[in-house]
Amino acid sequence: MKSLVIKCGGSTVEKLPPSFFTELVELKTKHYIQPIVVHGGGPSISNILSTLNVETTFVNGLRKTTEPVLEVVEMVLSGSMNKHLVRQIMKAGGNAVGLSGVDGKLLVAKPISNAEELGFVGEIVEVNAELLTAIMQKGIIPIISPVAVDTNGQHYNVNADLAAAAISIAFRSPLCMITDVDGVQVGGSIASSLSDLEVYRLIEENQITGGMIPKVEAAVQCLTQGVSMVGIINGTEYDALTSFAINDHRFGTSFYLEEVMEESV
Ligand SMILES: Nc1ncnc2c1ncn2[C@@H]1O[C@H](COP(=O)(O)OP(=O)(O)O)[C@@H](O)[C@H]1O
Ligand SMILES: CC(=O)N[C@@H](CCC(=O)OP(=O)(O)O)C(=O)O
Repeated sequence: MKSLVIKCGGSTVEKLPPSFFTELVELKTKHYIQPIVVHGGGPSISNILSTLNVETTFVNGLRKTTEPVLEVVEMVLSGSMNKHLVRQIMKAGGNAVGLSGVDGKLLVAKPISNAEELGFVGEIVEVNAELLTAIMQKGIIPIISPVAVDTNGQHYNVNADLAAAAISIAFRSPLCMITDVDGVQVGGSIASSLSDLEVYRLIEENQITGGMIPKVEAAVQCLTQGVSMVGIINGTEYDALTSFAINDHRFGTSFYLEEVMEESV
């Protein structure tokens, strides 16, 4: 069965309508596409940190993660967010197992290259695809929170878009990022498609900022590593998920690699 990695952003997880989860479950039952769900939870983490009076800052869309911040990240992502999604899938008639990247060494990480600045933020080096395959073979939808572990048992906070990209690359399966906007906005309207080169230019020009940066970076990572289809859609839009899965490109922004034409000498 073909698989599809669906990344649910924290901006929208709790706003997704029941119809979204029905579409998700029907991917499997009607379209024979196996969903693998990865989720974020950025706004909830920030809310709890602010209640606890712990300051939180971001560098290019990634959260600086000290030890107390990591504790809250793990509590929110692997706890309430993860179980919320498990329940929603069950209400829609599907069966789901929630697990974090730490469980079964599902996501093995190393410190990100600028760890002096970001703290316990990780970069995925290995995905336990066998574990996910075993869960899916039982007819169960995996719901994954992006907390990862290294070989010494240290935990890391991983941006959910980048965790989803790593899983998508491991399975060579398309990636659909669900967020609270209709796609990538460029000059007042939503771009229906963007190339890797356009993405880099838009970041330079500050037209793509904040949480949209890891999303477009995840998209380019996937495409350069053999994933054929990556998109960003609004999860509250009826039919957008199904439309992406069956490749009719009616919603959101999709991405492609621009051919670099060699200059003839
Ligand atoms: N060019 C852009 N087009 C659309 N959204 C953008 C753009 N640049 C920055 N953003 C911001 O990125 C946000 C989505 O990222 P984020 O809040 O991290 O979402 P999620 O929690 O779904 O991962 C949008 O709500 C918007 O505020
Ligand atoms: C390193 C890093 O930034 N981790 C993210 C993990 C959650 C996430 O990615 O949530 P969204 O999908 O809502 O953005 C964070 O701490 O917010």
